Amino acid sequence: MSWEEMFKGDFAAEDVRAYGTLVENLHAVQNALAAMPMDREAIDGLAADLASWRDRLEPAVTDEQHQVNGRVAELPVRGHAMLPELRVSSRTKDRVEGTVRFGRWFMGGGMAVHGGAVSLLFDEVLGILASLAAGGITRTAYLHTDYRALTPIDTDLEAVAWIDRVEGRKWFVRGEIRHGDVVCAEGEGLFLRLLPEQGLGRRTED
Ligand SMILES: CCCCCCCCCCCC(=O)SCCNC(=O)CCNC(=O)[C@H](O)C(C)(C)COP(=O)(O)OP(=O)(O)OC[C@H]1O[C@@H](n2cnc3c(N)ncnc32)[C@H](O)[C@@H]1OP(=O)(O)O
Repeated sequence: MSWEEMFKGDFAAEDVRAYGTLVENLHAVQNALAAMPMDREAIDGLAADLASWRDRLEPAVTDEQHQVNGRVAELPVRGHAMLPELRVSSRTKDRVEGTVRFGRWFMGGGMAVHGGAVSLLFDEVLGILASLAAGGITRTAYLHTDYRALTPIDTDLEAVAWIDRVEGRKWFVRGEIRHGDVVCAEGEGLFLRLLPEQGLGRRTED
């Protein structure tokens, strides 16, 4: 599989829209679940419903080359249901900008985003820029996050990334997550452009 194929499946426009709706509904369920009170009747009912989802999905499990999740280039974050929905507003080889809104699902405490989810967002936004700048697939070698202020949930945040410097295959990328004038978090990552012998898109070794 080429790296373009890894991140971009060849899906019909109406199927793309349908998958976007599925992910949107899933995220709404996650956010509502994360905010639900103790309610045994609701819990038992939802558990049974989810078991039927599992029974429907598990027999159809396919390999990475044929999965939809994370390969729908037309959707935010390629339709990757695990990721916070970053909406990229501009992207060049020097800079990526976008907005993101973390729902209740991503709350750590105090109505603020879990620190791991902040790092997750940095891996994505810095990683998009590294791949664009390097013109091919990159892997995160390290990712450093400085938490400057609590990152609020349920509000629009700005996410930006820019290239700090390049040394051969090494792309040093920086970024910020901002709420208005407040810098909530700063990220810095090193991304390595993969060598041809490292495989195109083979991200994990068997
Ligand atoms: C358009 C949208 C598309 C879509 C865009 C999608 C965006 C999604 C982004 C998600 C990205 C990920 O999460 S990727 C998944 C998380 N990352 C991983 O699992 C990576 C696991 N690690 C590895 O695979 C490997 O260690 C690599 C590839 C990172 C590096 O291995 P390598 O290629 O063999 O390189 P190696 O020879 O070790 O090192 C090369 C140079 O880098 C330096 N180096 C290597 N690692 C480090 C390190 N941690 N800290 C400092 N320096 C390091 C070495 O000192 C050396 O420097 P010098 O002596 O040359 O100066």
